[in-house]
Amino acid sequence: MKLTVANVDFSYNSHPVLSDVSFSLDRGQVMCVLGVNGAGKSTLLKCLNRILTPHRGSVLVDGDDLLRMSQNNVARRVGYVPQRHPETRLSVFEAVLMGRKPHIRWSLGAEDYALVEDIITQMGISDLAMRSVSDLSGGELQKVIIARALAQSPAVLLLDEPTSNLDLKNQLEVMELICRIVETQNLSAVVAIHDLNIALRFADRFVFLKEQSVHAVSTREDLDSEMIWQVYGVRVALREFAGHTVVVPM
Ligand SMILES: Nc1ncnc2c1ncn2[C@@H]1O[C@H](COP(=O)(O)OP(=O)(O)OP(=O)(O)O)[C@@H](O)[C@H]1O
Repeated sequence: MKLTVANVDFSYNSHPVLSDVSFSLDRGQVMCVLGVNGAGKSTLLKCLNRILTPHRGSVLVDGDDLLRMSQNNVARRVGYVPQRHPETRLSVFEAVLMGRKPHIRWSLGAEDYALVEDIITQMGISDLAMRSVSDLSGGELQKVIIARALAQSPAVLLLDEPTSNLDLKNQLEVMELICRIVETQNLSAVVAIHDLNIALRFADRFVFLKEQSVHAVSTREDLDSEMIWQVYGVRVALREFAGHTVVVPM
């Protein structure tokens, strides 16, 4: 029961961005994708839900290859929270309900409404349900977009920089919510992120991208300062503080 990415290659025209990318992730785990600007983090997430189609390789969810499925079936398996959100005048409830689209044949059923209500409650956004999405703050909007992805009932959740533009309280709140949902719903989450301290605090595993390839895959325990130097070119110290490992640039 897991996400298995094997030998994925992707180029934009003749510009190669991903080469032979492989890693796997169990259900119930959060993986952060790390690397410098332009390393290919967003491109990788888009290859994992077929917004972009890899030129080679496979992306298996619980053994089924996403690259051979219809877009609708991909959307039943993979929820995606992009970096930028399109403008919409929908209410929060309607926007989250849109996440049910891949599962609907003719019309919405009572179970779709019940599931959406449940997700809105879990995400702590019930008070916003009737508000227009266009009037929300960045933190509120991020929770709504995550709720919409969860309404797809996915096995895998992809999040592209979910904490950028959020204040410290919302960064922690959104990451805690993601981890709680991954655990309670037994999903896998792949999170592209720049903030190493947030990554270290919340992720179980890390993929470091460098020069189109996977430079290293590590757990929290075996991540070391040398890896960070090799990927970011910055000397750091890893220190234990208040029960967390923190990265301190030197
Ligand atoms: N639509 C596109 N067409 C052509 N090249 C692209 C396109 N999107 C991204 N690229 C290029 O692909 C490379 C990887 O970009 P990508 O956005 O995946 O990196 P990233 O690691 O997510 O970057 P950042 O951390 O800055 O968000 C970059 O060189 C970028 O310029």
